[in-house]
Amino acid sequence: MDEFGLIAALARRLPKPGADVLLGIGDDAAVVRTGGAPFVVTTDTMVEGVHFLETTLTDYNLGYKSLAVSVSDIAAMGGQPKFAVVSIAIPSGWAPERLERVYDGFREVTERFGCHVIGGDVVSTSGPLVITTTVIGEAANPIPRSGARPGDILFVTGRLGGSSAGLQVMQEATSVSDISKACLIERHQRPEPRVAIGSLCATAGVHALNDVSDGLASELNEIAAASGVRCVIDADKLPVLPEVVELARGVQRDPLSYALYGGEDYELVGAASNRAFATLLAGASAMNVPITRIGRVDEGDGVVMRRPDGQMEVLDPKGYNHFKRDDA
Ligand SMILES: Nc1ncnc2c1ncn2[C@@H]1O[C@H](COP(=O)(O)OP(=O)(O)O)[C@@H](O)[C@H]1O
Ligand SMILES: Cc1ncc(C[n+]2csc(CCOP(=O)(O)OP(=O)(O)O)c2C)c(N)n1
Ligand SMILES: [Mg+2]
Ligand SMILES: [Mg+2]
Ligand SMILES: [Mg+2]
Repeated sequence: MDEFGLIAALARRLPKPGADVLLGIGDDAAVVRTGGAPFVVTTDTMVEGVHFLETTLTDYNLGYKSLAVSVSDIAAMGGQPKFAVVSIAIPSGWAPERLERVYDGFREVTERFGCHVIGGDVVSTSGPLVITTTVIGEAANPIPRSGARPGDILFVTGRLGGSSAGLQVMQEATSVSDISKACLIERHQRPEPRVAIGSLCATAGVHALNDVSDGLASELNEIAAASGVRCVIDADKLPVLPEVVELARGVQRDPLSYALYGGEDYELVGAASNRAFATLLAGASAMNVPITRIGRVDEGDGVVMRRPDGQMEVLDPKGYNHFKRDDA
């Protein structure tokens, strides 16, 4: 059973929540309401050996990234992060000074995104370091994965593929220039949660939104499945980071594979009407964040990509999947 099958099987064992849970298991964050405006809640875990190694992430950036990825899920709901709780399992060999660096990384996220750490838990472990971040945010108009409609424009923020390429250049000898290498490593270690763009999506009335943690193919499949639609994208429209193209040339890999299956880019991918897309484009240009139209929503199911020669390729959800690797 893969990760998503496991979650579905476990969720079936739980009672159905009441009307105060507006959106439960199955999106970037849950949407709940206890009287006033809805708020959004999300959690993520980072495990040494799975999500990072001492050689792939500095302690500071471990703090930065572990909180930033949960902030990204709040952004993917069109929400504003407000509070976080952080639980840490610390292996016996870890020096307290290293954890101080981790907290300096949290501090940067708090200062930049207004997400205050209000509590947590700390335990010792004989296993690897584990950090769990839970973030609560406000979302007046939460954006689900399930709202895409036939005729919508599919779009993505920023440039894709940099994170997995950054991991590769840290782990293998490659021919990329030092400057490109530094850029790719930055993309891996310091993802930029798109909070302002997520809010803009909410006010513009974007229909569906997801953040790219497992890879674009996986995230588009989630939108397609949740919305009951087909996503059709154009290969030559995908905004692959130029440094990824440089790396891919050297290692003779399709640059698109980094964008589609690499994951951890933490850009936003969504579906919007023509009108909402125009509002989004205007707002995003003022923020200096590229927004790229990558395709459209059709009736049907699944995700297909049109290659420049006209060939249509089905994109399976084979990005990062715990319990099942992408080459499985
Ligand atoms: N152990 C679990 N128990 C209940 N729900 C879970 C569990 N793990 C994940 N989920 C839910 O499944 C959905 C998908 O999770 P995930 O793929 O981690 O989301 P994302 O990629 O946006 O972080 C989310 O709604 C999440 O809250
Ligand atoms: C040492 C190391 N190996 C592999 C990866 C790649 N990797 C680990 S987890 C992951 C996907 C994202 O993490 P996940 O826990 O699935 O986050 P979520 O989808 O819940 O947001 C990727 C691409 C990495 N970051 N570091
Ligand atoms: Mg997500
Ligand atoms: Mg998650
Ligand atoms: Mg994942």
